[in-house]
Amino acid sequence: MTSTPVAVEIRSISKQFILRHSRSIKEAVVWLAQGRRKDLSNRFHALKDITLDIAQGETVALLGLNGSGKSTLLKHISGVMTPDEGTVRTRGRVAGLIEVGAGFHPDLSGRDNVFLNGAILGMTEQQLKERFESIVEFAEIEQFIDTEVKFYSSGMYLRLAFSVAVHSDPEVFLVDEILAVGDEPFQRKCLEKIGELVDAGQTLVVVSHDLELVQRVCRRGIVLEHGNVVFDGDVSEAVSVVRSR
Ligand SMILES: Nc1ncnc2c1ncn2[C@@H]1O[C@H](COP(=O)(O)OP(=O)(O)OP(=O)(O)O)[C@@H](O)[C@H]1O
Repeated sequence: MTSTPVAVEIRSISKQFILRHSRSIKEAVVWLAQGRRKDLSNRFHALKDITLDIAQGETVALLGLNGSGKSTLLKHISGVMTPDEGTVRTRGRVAGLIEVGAGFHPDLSGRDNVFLNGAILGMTEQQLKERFESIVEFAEIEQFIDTEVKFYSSGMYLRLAFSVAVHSDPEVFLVDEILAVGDEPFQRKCLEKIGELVDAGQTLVVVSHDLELVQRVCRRGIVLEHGNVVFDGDVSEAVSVVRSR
């Protein structure tokens, strides 16, 4: 018997952030007088001891209220953040849309950014040359391809970034809420493209508050609350859990 290979393996990851507070001079003097015993900054756990596997070809939605840790978890899967404890392992090429404009250089043109971003995502120069026209065509920004991207609207950034990412043949595709900045026709086009990737067996991990959309796109739902996984199972049950909070 062969089991489906694991695309993302997350083992006991924790991530803390430091909350800085501005203190009054009086508080600082008391702190010094007490021998600097208490830390003046507060730490809090954005992710607490999370362990999960995502199998190749699975479609997963990360759900939860604002600040529950969804984007932080997605950033750990993409590798832009590393955990304080635990490990994240991914199989194959990971690409996606985490933040609008991430991986783009503002002073370079759209054309140069396709090559820069494509190289970051692991495409060779030859592959980029072959796919360039298709990337620009999908993004529908031919007219602006030689404009510096600092003059792009957020929707134009999204179009180009999404197009480069899907053309990089990722095994694991990550999408944070940012599809929301695309206009309706482009969102529809992105969803169709995501459907094609999924049909081709690619793994999808989505962060979204659009509970109708995630039920259409994903089968599994993971609900986070204060950095903990509180539900992991069928997406419609996960949506009910979120709605009950
Ligand atoms: N780089 C950072 N430095 C400090 N705190 C951070 C950082 N990134 C995230 N946080 C904090 O970690 C917590 C979880 O944030 P995260 O963005 O993962 O939440 P989320 O579930 O995606 O929320 P939302 O639905 O609002 O997008 C929040 O309290 C946030 O302020």
